[in-house]
Amino acid sequence: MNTVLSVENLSTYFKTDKGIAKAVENVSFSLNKGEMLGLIGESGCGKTTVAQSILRLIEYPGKVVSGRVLLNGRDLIKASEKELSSMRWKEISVIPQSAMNALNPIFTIGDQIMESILLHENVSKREALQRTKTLLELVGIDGERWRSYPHEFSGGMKQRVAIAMALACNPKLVISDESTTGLDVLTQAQVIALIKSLQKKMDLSVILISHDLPMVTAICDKIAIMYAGNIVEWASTEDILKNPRHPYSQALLNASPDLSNPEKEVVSIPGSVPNLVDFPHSCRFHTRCPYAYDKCRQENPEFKEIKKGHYVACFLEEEGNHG
Ligand SMILES: Nc1ncnc2c1ncn2[C@@H]1O[C@H](COP(=O)(O)OP(=O)(O)OP(=O)(O)O)[C@@H](O)[C@H]1O
Repeated sequence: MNTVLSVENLSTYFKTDKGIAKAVENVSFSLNKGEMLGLIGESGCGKTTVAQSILRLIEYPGKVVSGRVLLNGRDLIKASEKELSSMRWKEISVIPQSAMNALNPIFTIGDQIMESILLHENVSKREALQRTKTLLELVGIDGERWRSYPHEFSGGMKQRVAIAMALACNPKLVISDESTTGLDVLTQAQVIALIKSLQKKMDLSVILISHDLPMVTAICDKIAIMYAGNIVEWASTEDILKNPRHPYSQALLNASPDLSNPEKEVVSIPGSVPNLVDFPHSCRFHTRCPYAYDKCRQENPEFKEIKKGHYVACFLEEEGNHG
């Protein structure tokens, strides 16, 4: 397998008035060429912080305090600003949460897509325009609409334009951070289906950040489940669905509706996510875990491979207490 991205022991903290918020702690996962990984978890668990750390977009009061982010073997954490700007768009790009943030209302969408091509590649204006039209067609918009302004498009179409922009310089890795937020359910499904079809067509590696577990299980090859700044389980979608090992993964699956089984009882997870400020060195899920015992309150379990490609951070695995 060809590894495109490898995140190793990444920790990102934020300085706050009340102390240090350990927003991301010791996070590790990797992504192969042509693979789609769903990064999932409750609001505030650190998904966006992981994405921004990978992209080196963390700003004060935040800081990446340790770890490596290897993109095709190059460590982005150590890269210079010059190296980074040559890699952004061409090797790694983002489909943002809201197209409104990506598109400037006073320029045509064609000008904006062309600008990103011209800024990063040595091509003529004519070629950039041709590529812009092809990109628009690729995302299901008539190429001749390159002359339109953002306000002439619906929310779903603007999101398609944002996808076209993210693909403008043929990146190998695309991060989609809740890119369907604010769209109606039908349009969300269309945009997600578009991302999936482009990923297959272009053999892209995609990190899909979401809190929608049924959607992620429907389209991702692998899933990493985050809880309070840690990845607690990372495995193939099949393993996550058939054999979830971490009590939080099990609870999350029980808390999600299953479209293929409408009779399923949906059980919410009792308790709430802990405050990440000066968090003690214990399992972060122990306050909500039905199986927690003394060790879970005193130590944080290591993230370990329990079978090929299936990683879990839970003492129950070590003790062999699991079914
Ligand atoms: N600028 C900041 N200052 C202080 N703490 C921050 C800041 N940004 C993020 N955090 C901390 O990082 C944690 C993770 O936030 P993050 O936005 O990464 O979560 P998320 O899983 O992406 O949430 P959502 O699904 O709501 O977007 C927050 O709970 C908060 O403690």
